[in-house]
Amino acid sequence: MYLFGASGHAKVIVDILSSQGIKVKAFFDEDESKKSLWDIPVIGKTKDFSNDGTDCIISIGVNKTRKKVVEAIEANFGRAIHATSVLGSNVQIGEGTVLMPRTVINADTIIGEHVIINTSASVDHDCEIGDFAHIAPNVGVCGGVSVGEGTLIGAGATVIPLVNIGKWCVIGAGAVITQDVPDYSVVVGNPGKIVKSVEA
Ligand SMILES: CC(=O)SCCNC(=O)CCNC(=O)[C@H](O)C(C)(C)COP(=O)(O)OP(=O)(O)OC[C@H]1O[C@@H](n2cnc3c(N)ncnc32)[C@H](O)[C@@H]1OP(=O)(O)O
Repeated sequence: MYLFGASGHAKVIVDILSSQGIKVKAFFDEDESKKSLWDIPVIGKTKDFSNDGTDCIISIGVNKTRKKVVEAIEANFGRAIHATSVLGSNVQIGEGTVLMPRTVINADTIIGEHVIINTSASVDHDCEIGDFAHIAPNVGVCGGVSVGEGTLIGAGATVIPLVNIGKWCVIGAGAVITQDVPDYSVVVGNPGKIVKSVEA
């Protein structure tokens, strides 16, 4: 596997992969001062990558940046799914997506491409999580919820059933989302209120 982004987020992905016997051969990172992460070398920037058939994961936590890198390369994308993740019936997990330890994805839920489901988050039945979204640690997404492309649901937030959250939103840590959220909204609090917009 090659990883793009030799960051803290990448460390968790390396751990997941190595627990499954998958070796990370190298990183690509835009920061020239980074020469390695642990014993894994950084061998260049995104522009230096050429597809040799090795699976890749974009190990960058910022959703917009993850999308930019995906759009900049021609690559085969893998997945990193920790052994403690619980997946229900008919769950779909898109390419490039990572499921951190103790995540739960329940029946008939579709997780898009290059999504992060972070530590101990749960996404319940019949949900749809858009590409490049990030469901942060300890989030609880109830049944029948949709989350748009690129949206961050901050740590410990709760989304009640059947709510639709738009694309490129930021849901603050600990928020409780009780109604639909329009695209590009920043929402905080319980009950969640829109406080500003994310620049498109
Ligand atoms: C493994 C990992 O680490 S995964 C990381 C996952 N990331 C997260 O969970 C982070 C989620 N981000 C947040 O909660 C942020 O605080 C945001 C995006 C909601 C707001 O960030 P910013 O735009 O920088 O706003 P800022 O920090 O200036 O706060 C603006 C106001 O909102 C309040 N506020 C900020 N975050 C929250 C929150 N989560 N809940 C309630 N109020 C909040 C601030 O107290 C401040 O209030 P004031 O104007 O009365 O002083």
